[in-house]
Amino acid sequence: MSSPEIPFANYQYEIYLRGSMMNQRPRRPLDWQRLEEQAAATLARGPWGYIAGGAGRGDTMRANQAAFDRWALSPRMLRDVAQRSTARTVLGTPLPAPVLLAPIGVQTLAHPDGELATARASARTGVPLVTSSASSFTFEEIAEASGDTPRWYQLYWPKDRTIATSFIRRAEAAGYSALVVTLDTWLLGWRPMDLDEGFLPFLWGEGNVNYLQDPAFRALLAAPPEEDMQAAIGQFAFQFSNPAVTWEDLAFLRETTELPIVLKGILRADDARLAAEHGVDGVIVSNHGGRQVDGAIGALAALPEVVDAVGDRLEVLFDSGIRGGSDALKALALGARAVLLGRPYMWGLATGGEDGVVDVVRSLLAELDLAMALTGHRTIDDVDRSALVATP
Ligand SMILES: Cc1cc2nc3c(=O)[nH]c(=O)nc-3n(C[C@H](O)[C@H](O)[C@H](O)COP(=O)(O)O)c2cc1C
Ligand SMILES: CC(C)CC(=O)C(=O)O
Repeated sequence: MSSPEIPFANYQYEIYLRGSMMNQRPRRPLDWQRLEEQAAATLARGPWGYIAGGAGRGDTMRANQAAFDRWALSPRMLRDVAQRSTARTVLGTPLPAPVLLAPIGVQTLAHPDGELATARASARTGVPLVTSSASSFTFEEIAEASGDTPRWYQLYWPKDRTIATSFIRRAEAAGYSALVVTLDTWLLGWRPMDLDEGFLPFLWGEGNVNYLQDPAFRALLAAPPEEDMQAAIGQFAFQFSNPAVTWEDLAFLRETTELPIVLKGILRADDARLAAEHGVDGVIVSNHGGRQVDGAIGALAALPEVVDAVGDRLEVLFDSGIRGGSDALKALALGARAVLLGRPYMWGLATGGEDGVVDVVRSLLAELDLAMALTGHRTIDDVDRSALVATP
């Protein structure tokens, strides 16, 4: 779609032109707060609670927002930003902007086309998606729908290594170019909104398709799922996660694949150093959008110490709380190589399927381009901590 020669910011002129020449308004709010309200009104209580909810009292979710408030952008003037580009190479892959779509499971909760709609939006915008192990379509179907746009694969590391190996091989064969290993969800956080509804969509719902069809998983069953679904789901629930994993186990992943490995859920400098010592290629500073540990550090507050500890050895990415282009720019200024967008693209998916995700992604890219330019930067690589001041 947009190339560096056609700045993403031009999206706003398209919208103004449609409004003034054709009296056409955008299909859904570009104001994300209103979009979120519309998504909440579109979805039933269970799915909405699952997407929106956080752990415990929601303190970590609030801390994520508060951490952005602690930094303000400090714009520079008269720096010729006529020619500019948001492009950046992330883990060896050239991207139109340092932005990816975070792994989100069971997306059919938001829209019947689920991850296929997200993947098509990824194909249309050039912004990669990270496919979750708990996706509601197969890794292969999602890969096909994402076309030529690069894609990454997120592993929820199962107990049985033959299943983990099978998932990795399937991801490699389907053209995923990095392996994201999520570290913060070996156990599900205490999530009152889901508990109040008794709603756990991925175990019994469509989030198990990648297990039920996997040859290594099926080899562990006494009878195929088509004959004994209850036993298959029991085995899936048992296999899904392995809270006993330690740093030493990473050697298995390193030996199993040559894909770059990225650890998701790092919040401390010492863990980041351990990640570097264990031969991974990147980390994602993230607290899972406040869905796991309540009362935890806001993810952005943890970013500088992780960048200072390992930024010269690993690519440090960031998610948890990105709600617009200025948030993305703040994380990039603090040293994130790229950011991952989470819940907001689910609001687009819920309200408009594929087109809804495209609109959310285009508005983020436009706002990031504008934030970069209006603060006096021509490229993302020009952006550093001097773009920020701490707020009193
Ligand atoms: C509904 C939902 C499902 C998620 N599923 C996954 C998942 O399957 N794997 C994973 O690593 N992270 C998952 N996450 C976490 C996201 O990847 C990301 O860390 C989080 O959404 C960032 O917070 P934010 O959305 O508030 O910005 C999920 C998040 C949400 C909201
Ligand atoms: C446990 C998963 C299947 C999904 C997830 O990561 C989440 O709900 O936060």
